Amino acid sequence: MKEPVAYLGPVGTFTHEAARALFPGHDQALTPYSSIPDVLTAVDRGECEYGVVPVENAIEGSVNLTLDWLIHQVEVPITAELIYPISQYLMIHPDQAGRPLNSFTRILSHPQALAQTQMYLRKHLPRAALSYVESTADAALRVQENPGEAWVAVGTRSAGELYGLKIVAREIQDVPNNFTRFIAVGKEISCEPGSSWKSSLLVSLPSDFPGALYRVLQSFARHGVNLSRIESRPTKKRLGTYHFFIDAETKLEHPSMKQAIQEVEAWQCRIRRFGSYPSYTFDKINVFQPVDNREAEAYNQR
Ligand SMILES: O=C(O)C(=O)Cc1ccccc1
Repeated sequence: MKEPVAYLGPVGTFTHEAARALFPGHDQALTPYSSIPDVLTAVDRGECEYGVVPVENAIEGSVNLTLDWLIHQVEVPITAELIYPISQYLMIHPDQAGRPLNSFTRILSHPQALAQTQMYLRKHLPRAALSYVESTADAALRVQENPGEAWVAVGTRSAGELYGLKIVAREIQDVPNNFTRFIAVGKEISCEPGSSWKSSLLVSLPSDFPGALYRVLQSFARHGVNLSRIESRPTKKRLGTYHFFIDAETKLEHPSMKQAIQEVEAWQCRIRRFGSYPSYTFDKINVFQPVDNREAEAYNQR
């Protein structure tokens, strides 16, 4: 048995798909947890060697729950990232087939999935209430368990199939290029040759002096370190104070990165290193069989 990989479950989440792509051949070892904090805690406590969680979406931005747990609650290194395409499907219980879409009363999903499909949902299900659950597959499971309710779930095609739901619309995200960045945390994982590398850091300013953040950014710029992301998160100590979560396209052990960090630390900033890791994009988009959409389209046109 391979070492366990914790992921945001149950089976059929986007994170499950990302974990399968990051850990091919580990299907038996993939272990569902019911929330992002549970995944990160399992790795932090050593219950699982690896974990996979979402960290950023192209439409909705950061998954703050992931960032805040990485910053405040656990001490786990980031070991890989995967940029994975997201297609959202609208699913109902088969017992509800035939009911017009605009008469469904409740839409269940993960907050990110509901945000990514808000325009579609406002147009097609204007009277339905939104129900936020821990994951898209959790939503599908709840719809399966409540055949008598006029509920819909938004999530993966695989969840629709696993939980025996009827897919009534596909690709309902509001913009076409919907990608999510997932990270693996925990033990180092073997990487494919030729991968591009990234590093993640948390920079905390000593106090709010004029130009503090400018000094930090200037140090990276001066040493030719390209930053690909900077995200501020509240310190949770005082209103208006922040940690800066920074991704760079240079390894931590590279001399230019070391110099930049040294300079930032000389400004009395605290730096926490989350590690350097390979960055993958998922280009085998059709690895999961494409759904036959004719039925769904016909349904939508009624
Ligand atoms: O709920 C899921 O399926 C997840 O893995 C979280 C998520 C939700 C929406 C887009 C990407 C990841």
